[in-house]
Amino acid sequence: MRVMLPSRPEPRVATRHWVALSAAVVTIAAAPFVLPSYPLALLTLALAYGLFAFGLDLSWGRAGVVSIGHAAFFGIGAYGVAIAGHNDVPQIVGALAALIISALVALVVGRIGVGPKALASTMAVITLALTLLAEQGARSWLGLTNGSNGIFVPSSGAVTNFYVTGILVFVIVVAIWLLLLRGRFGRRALAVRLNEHRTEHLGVSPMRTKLTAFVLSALVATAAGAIAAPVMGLVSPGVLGIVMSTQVLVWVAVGGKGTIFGVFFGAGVVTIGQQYLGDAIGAWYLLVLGVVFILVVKFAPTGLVGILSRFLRRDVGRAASQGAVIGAKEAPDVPGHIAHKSADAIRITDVQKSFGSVPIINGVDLTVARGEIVCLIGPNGAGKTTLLNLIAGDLAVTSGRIEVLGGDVTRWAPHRRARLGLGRLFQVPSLYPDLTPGQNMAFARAEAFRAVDLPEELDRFSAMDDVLASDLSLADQRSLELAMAIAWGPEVVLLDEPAAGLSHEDSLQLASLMRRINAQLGCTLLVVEHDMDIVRELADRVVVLANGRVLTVGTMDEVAAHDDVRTAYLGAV
Ligand SMILES: Nc1ncnc2c1ncn2[C@@H]1O[C@H](COP(=O)(O)OP(=O)(O)OP(=O)(O)O)[C@@H](O)[C@H]1O
Repeated sequence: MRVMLPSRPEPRVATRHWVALSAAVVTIAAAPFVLPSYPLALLTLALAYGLFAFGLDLSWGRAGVVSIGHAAFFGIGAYGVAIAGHNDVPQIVGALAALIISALVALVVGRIGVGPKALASTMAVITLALTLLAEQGARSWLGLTNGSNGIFVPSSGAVTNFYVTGILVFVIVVAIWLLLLRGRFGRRALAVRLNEHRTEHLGVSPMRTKLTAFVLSALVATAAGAIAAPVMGLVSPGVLGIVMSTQVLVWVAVGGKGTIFGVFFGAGVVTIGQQYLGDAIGAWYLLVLGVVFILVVKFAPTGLVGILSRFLRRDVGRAASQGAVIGAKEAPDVPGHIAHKSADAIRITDVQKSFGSVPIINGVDLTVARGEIVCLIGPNGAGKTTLLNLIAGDLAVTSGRIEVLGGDVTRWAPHRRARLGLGRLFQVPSLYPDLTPGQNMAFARAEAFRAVDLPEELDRFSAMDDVLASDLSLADQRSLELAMAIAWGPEVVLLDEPAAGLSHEDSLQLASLMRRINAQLGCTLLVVEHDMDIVRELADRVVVLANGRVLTVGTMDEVAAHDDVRTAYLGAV
């Protein structure tokens, strides 16, 4: 099925990039003809460092995956070329071998660092361990690396050759990146960095996106190391180590994460600064570097280029989109949820959930038919939100079975469940707060699998590009979350207290809107709600949950008349 693509013009970031890139290429193409060997070698080294910083930024600046030990990959590239040269093997063979090794290491490290069981800090810790291990390994493996003495890289040609190779690799890498940035990958990396949870519930795997970013980033760092090795002349364990890893973090942070020119600018400014500072204050420059890093992270998290661009750009959404095209240009992925034949949208069988030894959901059986609106009510702490989390995959069941649209999803990750056509709204609206409402909508539509004609009160957000989503009122943020979820084209939507914080009148309007969404778009709705007027207005059936068990199921009047319900819940209303 075709997706209605947003017609809103995208920021013309690519044109600017291409023009600036061409100007830069022309300028540096003239360098070999005007510069003597030494400055040309320095320029090549600066280019390699810039590329190294750019590599780290692919992971950290774009997908939010911080690597504390990226020099390990830079060093693998440098050692690959050095070891090959030392053993009379063509350096290009050493570079290619290094790329393969780096890809494998990055896959393993990345899988652990951003895998399902990873904490936010796991990646930082494991990459720190990697750089420490790599440096120590290079010191100890005398036969291969010549230990702390390092390996002299035999000079295989004039400096001009290194320079031209560096420029070629640089142009290829940046061109590939610009193409990726403006496609599906760039859009998803941005979305994952801005709100991983929301992105997951729009059917995108955060792990796959982050892992791809990390492996690409490792490959670029390796290529940078391979370019740098012949110019450095001596490759020693320091190139893999923690000091080098820290320096590249500073380059990226000072220049500005997520901006191509920022990272090259940062690499240039800090490298040149280091030359002068290093001469003047010796090893103390590392201390200065550390202080600069802390100050930048604390007071200027967008770096120098981020500060500049805030003054230059008036379009509020452009800064956050970082050149990514948020509306899809490519044909959409079409998940297979349309093919499901089950008459049930949701079927839960004997589901139990305990937190530690405390049982919260105690053997729930529940069926929601396709096209139904079911309201889930119950006293505070009954387990309603927990049940929605179990259905959506945010929590794993302790035992039991969950089916969505006929598929057994009990062990599935949230993004796989979403791709069956399962939408999710949260008690606290989950949006891309740094993007405009129009960009939020464009992202949901870019990931959609069917075209949806939204009701006017929801479609108004599509053209709202003069504020950020975070600036909207709570009521509008709730509506925007609903608009995104529906524009995405789900068959089943889980809503957690959608009317919380709304006035009585607004709540009833919301109930009427949800009825229309159900009738006109055929969406099945499972709604957790406390407001009994809304429940009465909305529900085809009401399920009452108390102490993690289904107490009764029926119409609002039936459950209201039920003695146990009156005792457990309604009696208190
Ligand atoms: N991650 C968790 N770890 C430990 N206990 C939890 C966790 N999540 C929920 N609980 C507990 O499970 C119980 C049910 O919580 P839940 O949020 O599902 O209730 P609810 O019916 O949605 O309540 P409310 O109407 O107040 O939102 C509560 O006692 C809560 O403290």
